[in-house]
Amino acid sequence: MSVRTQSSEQSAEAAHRAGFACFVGRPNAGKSTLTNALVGKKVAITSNRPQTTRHTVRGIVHRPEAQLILVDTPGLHKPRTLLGERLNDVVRATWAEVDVIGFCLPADQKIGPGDRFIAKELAGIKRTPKIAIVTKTDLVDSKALAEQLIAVDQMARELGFEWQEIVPVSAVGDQQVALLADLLVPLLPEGPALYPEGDLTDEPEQVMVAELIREAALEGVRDELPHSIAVVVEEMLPREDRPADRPLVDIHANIYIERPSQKGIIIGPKGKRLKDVGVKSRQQIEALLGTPVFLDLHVKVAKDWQRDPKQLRRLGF
Ligand SMILES: Nc1nc2c(ncn2[C@@H]2O[C@H](COP(=O)(O)OP(=O)(O)OP(=O)(O)O)[C@@H](O)[C@H]2O)c(=O)[nH]1
Repeated sequence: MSVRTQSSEQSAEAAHRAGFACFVGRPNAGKSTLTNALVGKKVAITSNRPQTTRHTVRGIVHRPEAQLILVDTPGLHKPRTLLGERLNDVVRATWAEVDVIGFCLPADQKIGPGDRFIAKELAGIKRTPKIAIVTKTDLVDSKALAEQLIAVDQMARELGFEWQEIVPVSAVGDQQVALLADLLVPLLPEGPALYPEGDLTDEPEQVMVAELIREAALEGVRDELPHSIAVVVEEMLPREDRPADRPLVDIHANIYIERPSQKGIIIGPKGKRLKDVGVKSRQQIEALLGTPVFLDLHVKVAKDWQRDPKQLRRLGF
């Protein structure tokens, strides 16, 4: 008996899982809200790109037994041109790379041609497990929900595949969100955590560092630059192999501006302004963190940030 208990404990330890999931679905299906609900307050939502994939990490769910990394993949479109078809090839390739796909369908809307188009594409992704997530269940009564669950099941059958699970959730009402995570985790491959917990969960510190850089970057050019200059700390890690009494923190941050013409303002003649921004904010960051800092700043044009109100909100606008 005790041997069995011990061995089952050991296997529980060995079976740590880590991997990537992506939510797909039509616009407004509730993908972002669900991501936020799953990730909760524990973790930063980031724009970091892991080197292993081409996806943008939206959030990471840390659990003692697993690390679930939620990534964005590009949207799938009805191809009208050769280019459109090639882009869809890219989407399919990225779908095939993740460990599990969650297809979000709102409970309060009948399945439409757009949903069927995505489902048909999913049918062609044979190896990746697919979960159907019926979102916004708080908006419908139980009869309508039951009908939607049946319709979702039926749609897959007609296309020749089966959902690994069909999960009704309400991200807003916090119904079954934890259950969804419970169902996603076993579909991830066994393996150690891919991200150290501290890296991405330490949002307040990273946000404050970003804010100090933004302040320094805006100093003296407030009138020339609109509000929409954003700073994102991409990475903040203690440098390895440093003596305990001489730590150093490496910080890589991007300063985003709206237009290419603003680049010159931030960088200044021969890069002098950017250098000043670095020196000035580094001093303040060192005071905040209490350790010496190596600060690596890059200036990037951020057309996409601007067009995406959600991203901008995330950056504090
Ligand atoms: N009542 C209710 N509303 C929800 C729920 N989840 C999302 N919504 C709302 O549905 C709308 C769309 O949600 P998003 O999470 O932005 O949807 P999305 O799929 O990420 O949308 P895109 O970014 O356009 O692809 C928002 O107004 C949300 O507040 C839910 O569980 N219940």
